[in-house]
Amino acid sequence: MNAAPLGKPVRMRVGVPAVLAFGSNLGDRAGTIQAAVDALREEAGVDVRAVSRLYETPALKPDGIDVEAPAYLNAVALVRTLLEPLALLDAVNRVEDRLGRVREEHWGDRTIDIDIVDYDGIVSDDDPRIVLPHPRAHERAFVLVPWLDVDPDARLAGFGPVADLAARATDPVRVWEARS
Ligand SMILES: Nc1ncnc2c1ncn2[C@@H]1O[C@H](COP(=O)(O)OP(=O)(O)OP(=O)(O)O)[C@@H](O)[C@H]1O
Ligand SMILES: Nc1nc2c(c(=O)[nH]1)N=C(CO)CN2
Repeated sequence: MNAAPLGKPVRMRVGVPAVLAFGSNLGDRAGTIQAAVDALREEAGVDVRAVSRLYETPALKPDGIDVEAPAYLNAVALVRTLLEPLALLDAVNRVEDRLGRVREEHWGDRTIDIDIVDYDGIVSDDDPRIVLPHPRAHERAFVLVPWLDVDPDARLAGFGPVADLAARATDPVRVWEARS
């Protein structure tokens, strides 16, 4: 018999691996990222398997690092999903909307941003709504370093070992310790 014992959650054993990156630099940054992870756990077809530590990172703007802007907290989650890439994007957009994400300025300050860094190693730029892997993940320490936390052997499709990319990335990241 395959049924799970009564009272035990039924975990999704199929689906494909995907990597999600979270960023927040406004409001209760840690609380918002935690709320986003919790909300993703509620999305049908998304099973959150691992979540990195939180990293504090200066805001990267189109012209470089902006030390005047509020610093970000960043984290990465490994998920398995039954959703196709666009349906997964819809799910993360729903979570962003629920948490009050407003899109204004390009790379502007935000309460929450969730990017699909990798979806089953797919490389695709045919669809304007989703580019895989995320087109800037390979150069962002604020994505690569938290990813290594949860998968030290990770590889980024088309780029190779994440550890090598992280060693080359120049934006500063440091583990964030909640102040009590
Ligand atoms: N891999 C991806 N993950 C998330 N969004 C993506 C991806 N590829 C393309 N997009 C598109 O990017 C849009 C978000 O663009 P936006 O200008 O908000 O980017 P950003 O989050 O500010 O910057 P960045 O993409 O550099 O992190 C989404 O509406 C989505 O359609
Ligand atoms: N440090 C940091 N800078 C950013 C981030 C981010 O998550 N962390 N996200 C951006 C656009 O998504 C733009 N700049």
